[in-house]
Amino acid sequence: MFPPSALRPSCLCRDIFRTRWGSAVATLSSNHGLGDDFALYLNVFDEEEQKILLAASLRKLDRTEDRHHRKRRKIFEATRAGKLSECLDVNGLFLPDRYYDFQKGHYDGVIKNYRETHVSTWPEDQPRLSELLDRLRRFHPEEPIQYHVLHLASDGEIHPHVDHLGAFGSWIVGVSLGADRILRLEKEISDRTLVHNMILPSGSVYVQKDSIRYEWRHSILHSGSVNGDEIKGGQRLSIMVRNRQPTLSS
Ligand SMILES: O=C(O)CCC(=O)C(=O)O
Ligand SMILES: [Fe+2]
Repeated sequence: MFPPSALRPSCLCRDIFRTRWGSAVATLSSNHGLGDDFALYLNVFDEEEQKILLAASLRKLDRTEDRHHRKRRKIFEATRAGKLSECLDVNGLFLPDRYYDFQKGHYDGVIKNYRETHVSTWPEDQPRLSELLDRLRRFHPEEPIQYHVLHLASDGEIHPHVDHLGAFGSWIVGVSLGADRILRLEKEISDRTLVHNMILPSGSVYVQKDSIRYEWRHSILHSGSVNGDEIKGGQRLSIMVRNRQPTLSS
């Protein structure tokens, strides 16, 4: 059981989330007036845990790149002072942008300056990783899932979209690691657009399902401000968990 005492509740905390989506997994920070189909949980993973998740995700991504980039990174890592494991701050695990082979644009133009990969198996040499993935599982129903790791460059961003309707089911869970970025949810009603902006701090988890997943577009902004807090880009990696679209049986 995830001990509530391990959480550092934000001033927005008001409840413990107890639904079929998980029991007492974390403090519900806010649903931003979006009803039960959206929730953002702060401080689900502490700094040490964020580093474990981020290091494992970066390793999966690094393996997808060509020898040239891998070699350049190895030389840089060998010459930089201190070991990665000694970085105090989770952001210290990212190398400068030029050491990654970020893609300029997604095939449909939605994502800009990013690397991504699907993850079917996680590294097994990090003993705490499975405990953290177990914690993440409490945020969604037990169903066949797919992990997707998405690394945005410092100037990367994701334009408004609805996730692929044919490929994925009715919920999406996202872990944010690294730089704070803004999640924007928007929806057209008659002649106006409803917009919700919120900051996704490192170590937080958000859940969008049903009406929010299908009727609202989501985007990750490069910069902006929310309630006076300025966001100015920076590398961010998300671990996205999705359920597969059930195949239609005849
Ligand atoms: O990184 C995120 O939090 C969202 C990613 C996303 O929207 C996507 O991969 O479709
Ligand atoms: Fe998406």
